[in-house]
Parts: sequence; C-alpha cells; structure tokens
Amino acid sequence: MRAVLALAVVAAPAALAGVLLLAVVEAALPVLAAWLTKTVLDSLSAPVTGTGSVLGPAAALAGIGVAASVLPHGAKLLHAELGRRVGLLAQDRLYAAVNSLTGLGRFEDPAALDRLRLAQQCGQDTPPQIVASAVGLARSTITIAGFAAALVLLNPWLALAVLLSAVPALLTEIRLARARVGTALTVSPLERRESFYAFLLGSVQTAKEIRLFGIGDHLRGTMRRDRKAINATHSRLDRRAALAQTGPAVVAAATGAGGLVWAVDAVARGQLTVGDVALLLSGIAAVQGGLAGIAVMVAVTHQHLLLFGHYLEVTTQPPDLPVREKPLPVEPLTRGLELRDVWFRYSAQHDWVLRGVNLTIPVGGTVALVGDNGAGKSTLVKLLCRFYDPERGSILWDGTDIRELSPQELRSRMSGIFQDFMRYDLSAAENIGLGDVAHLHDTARIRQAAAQAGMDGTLVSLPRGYDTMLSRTFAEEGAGDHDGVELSGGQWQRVGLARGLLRGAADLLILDEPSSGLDPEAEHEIHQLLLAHRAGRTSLLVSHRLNAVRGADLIVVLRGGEIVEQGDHDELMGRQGRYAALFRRQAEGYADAPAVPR
Ligand SMILES: Nc1ncnc2c1ncn2[C@@H]1O[C@H](COP(=O)(O)OP(=O)(O)OP(=O)(O)O)[C@@H](O)[C@H]1O
Repeated sequence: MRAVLALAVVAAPAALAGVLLLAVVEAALPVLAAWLTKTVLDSLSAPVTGTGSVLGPAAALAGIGVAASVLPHGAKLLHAELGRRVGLLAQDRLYAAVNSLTGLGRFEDPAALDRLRLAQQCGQDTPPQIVASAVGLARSTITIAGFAAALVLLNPWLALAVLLSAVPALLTEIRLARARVGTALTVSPLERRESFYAFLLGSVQTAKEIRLFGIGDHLRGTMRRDRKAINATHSRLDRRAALAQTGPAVVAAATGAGGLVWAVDAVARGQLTVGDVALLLSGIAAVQGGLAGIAVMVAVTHQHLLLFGHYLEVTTQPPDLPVREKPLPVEPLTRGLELRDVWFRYSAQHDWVLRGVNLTIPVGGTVALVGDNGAGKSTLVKLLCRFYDPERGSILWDGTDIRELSPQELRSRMSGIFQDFMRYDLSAAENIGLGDVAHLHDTARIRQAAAQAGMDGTLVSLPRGYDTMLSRTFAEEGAGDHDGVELSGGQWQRVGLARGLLRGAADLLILDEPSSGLDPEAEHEIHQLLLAHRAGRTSLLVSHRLNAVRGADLIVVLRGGEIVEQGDHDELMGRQGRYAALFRRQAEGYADAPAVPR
C-alpha cells in the first residue's frame, strides 16, 4: 500500500490532496445531514415550536443537499486525473524495469512471463484502483465513525451488535479476495496461450500458413477449449462466493431488524423521540451499508494489492545478469575479442550448447562461423552480445571480461543483423534509422546505409519514398491503398542489413545469415558490398553458404558446440576435413547434373 501511495504522491500530489480533502468533506456530510434531520423532526414534533428554531437547521440541511449533489462531480474529475497520472507513471516504471533486463533469459522463462503478464494486466489500472479504494475506505470509515457515535449515544449495545454483525462479511470477503488472486494465477498460462492463438488467427504474418494448412479451425477449437477452462474456473469461484456471502448477509439483516423492533418499542415506551428513531434507522443503515461496503473495498483492495505484488516483483526484481555497480567504460577495440574455454547451456535442464570454446577474433579481421544446424553458432553470437553469460569460462574485450563492462556501452560498439531480424511496422526510414537512434532522422546517413545494402533505389521509388510504411497494418486511414507496402523477403533482408550498417563506426560487425533470403545474383552483390564494408573492420560472419565465407581471414567449424576445425579456406580445403566435405557437397549442388529423362 505504501508503494502505491508513494506512486500517487510522485505522480499527482495536488490531485491526491484534492481527492483526500473532498473525501473527508463528503464523508462528514451524511452524518451532519442525519443530525440535522433529527433536530428538524424533534423541533416539528415538539408541543410548542417556533419557525425560527426549525428554519436554521432546515436551511443547513438544504445546503448539505446542494453540496452533496455538487461535490461528487468535482471528486470524479480529480479521481480521473489522479488515476491517469498514477497509471502513466506505473506503466512507465514497469516498462523501464522490463527494458533494464540485460539478457534474454527472463523472456524465455514461463514463470517470469506469467508474472510479467499479471504485472502488465494490473500495471496501468490497479494502482489507481488501489488509491481510489484507499480513499473510499477512509471516507467510509469517517462516515461510519460518525453514525456509530450517534448509535452509541442512543443504545451502546445495539451499536456494538451492529458493528460485530459486519465482521463475518469482512472475513469472508478477504478469503474470497485471496481465492480470486489464486484463480488469476491459475488461469494466467491459459490466458497467455489464448492471446497467442488470437494473434495467430488475426495476424497477417500467419494468415498464409493457416489457410494453406487449414489449421484455423484447429486453433479456434483449442482457443475455445482454453476459454471454457478459464470460464469454468471463474464459475466455480462465483458459486463459492455466492454461498459464502449468504450467511454473513443474513446475520447483518437480522441485527438491523432487531434494532428496528427495539426502536419502535422504545418510542412506544417514550424512551426515544421520532427524531431519535430517524437518526437510529439511518445510523443502522449507514453503519451496516458502510461496513458491507468496507468489507468489499478491503477485499478488492487486498486482491489488487496481491496482484500489485507481481507488479512490484517485476519492477524491483534483481538484475537478470550481474552488472557491476560501476561498470568499466568500454574503450574502442584495439586487440580483439577472445572466448576462453566457454561452456554454455540455456538452463541446467538443457544440454551443453557450447563446450569449451576457445576462439580469438582479432581486431580488423573477419571470422566466419560455419557448421550444421544447431551447432551453436547463433548461441555464440548471443554470448558475444552478452544476452547470456557463459556458465564456465569467459569472453574478453581487449583482455577485459565483458561482465566487467557496461552492457549498453558494449552493445553500442557492436552492430549487425541477426538471423531473425525484426520487421518493424514503421516507415522505411525508421526501419533503417533504428539501427542507430541517435541518427533516426538523419536522412543522408539512412540513404547511404540503404545504398550499401542495395536498397536505396527501391525505397526512393516507394509511394512516399522513405516515409512509406513498410506494413499495411498501420496504414493511415483515408491515405489510399498505396500508403503502406509489403516488401519481399529478400528486400526485407536488405532493409535489415541497412539497419545493421547504419552504425558505421561499430567496432564489431555481426552478420548472422545476412544473405539467406537473397537470390544468387543479389547474394553475390551483397557479399561484394559486405566484403568492401568489412575491409579493415572486425566482423563475425555466420553463414551456411560456404562460398560467402571463403574470403574470411579465419573460418571456424563448429560441431555439437565444439570447434572441430579452424583456418582459412585454403588450409581447411587442404586438410580434407569437415569443412572440405561440406564445401564440396555444396559445390556439387551447383555442378551440371544430368537431365532427368522424360
Ligand atoms: N533460447 C533457447 N533455449 C533453449 N535452447 C536453445 C535456445 N536457443 C537455441 N537453443 C538450442 O541450442 C542449440 C544451438 O542453437 P543455435 O541457434 O545456436 O544453433 P545454430 O548453429 O545457430 O543453428 P542454425 O544453423 O540452425 O541456425 C540448439 O540445439 C537449440 O535447440
């Protein structure tokens, strides 16, 4: 609760103060109104009464009525403003925390993903709801205290009975709140899967396969089954809640009814006035209604707080990878990168992916990684970027362990293209400019990078040139059919490459399958371009196209996570080992094969 209130104080101190002030005033109004009603009724029913003694309280009562009708609108306005500001700050802190994760591990851990989903669910709405509930609780407490004092004056035992009658409802609601949070946790994986199926069924990326293989109905069926399971869990809880709430409601109603009988009898015996009865009845109703409201509010707040616990867990989680409090600055690479006896597996349950890898990438040199599918090439690249830490061994940047360095600075000295590069639903200029956000709007540099990737001509001739959206998902309404365009796979690859080339001064260029989607001529052209671009730069090239890597200074063959051979093309061919076998097999594929007889 303290964390939420601190959030509100930082986000909107004036709105919070206004909300609290109005809550106190609004809480006092019904109590004042009840006392004034009693006074008016007693004056009117007194044997001798002058209009003077009634008019004053009646006018005050009228004033309270006006205030009670105006204040809620002001309070609503302030609450809404407070909610928006608290929600904005909470959401911003959540994504700042997610963004501060150095590695990828948490994005692959199902428990962490469930927690993140719950934090996302409650990130924007829950903190304002908790603040609103806390204010509501304070307001109800003041009103109840006022009416309870009145009841104590009229009949202390009745006051005690009314207060006690609300306890079972309070306890029941708190128990139910816990159960609701438990349910939210239980259904979270199902809901995450449901969102995934919803994405599959409604996305342009998946539409082709879903139609070709006719799997839409299968996915729809699975999604329906998951939703039914979620609904069944909620129904069970609703039934349990209805049963649990009935008993406490009967206890409260019976206590109220007993109070009414006692009051009528007391009037008959001359112990109470008509005004007293009016005060007593509104007191019982207000205390019981208020306490029932408090029970629900406490339960809802409790539930929100439990959910908010996930938000706090995400926003205050320890770093996923250890980063020194004062990391060393990353100086330009002068000697090279070295992997020293690197062992890595994705988790203790997985097999080793890299097994004692020793490798040096000298400054200014091009190292090519080749090997079978699953040999560990992309994993090695990810370790160099410090998306994971080796379990044993170390990676050295000019002799310094990269765990000692600032990950952001380290990455700012790298660039390149990943095998699964992103296709952003943004303009062509932004798709390239994101490679170096400092130059997001530097058209000249963006065009230069596009030209290096052989894409400038294509992008210039798009309907809006570089401002054309490379997606039809977010095309502006009314802009016509030609606003957004879809690029071909190879064109996208060139855009991804241009993004990687934008950071021209990067110390290490990583090219993970940069030409896999290109036609043979384009591939040749891109490799010539990259060869020129790589000259004198440190680069790491991963490719299955062995013809593309033959010019590398060092070719490293990975197999089952181990380096089985390394050398330049001629050395490796001379050795007649794994590389030579792979190279020959690929070369044979291009040799003239006898025509298949008709
Ligand atoms: N995030 C991950 N979690 C668990 N295992 C993974 C993960 N990423 C890769 N692996 C496993 O690690 C092994 C090496 O994968 P990696 O992607 O590094 O191979 P690769 O040599 O790049 O293969 P390819 O040539 O097919 O791209 C594979 O067995 C793969 O299943």
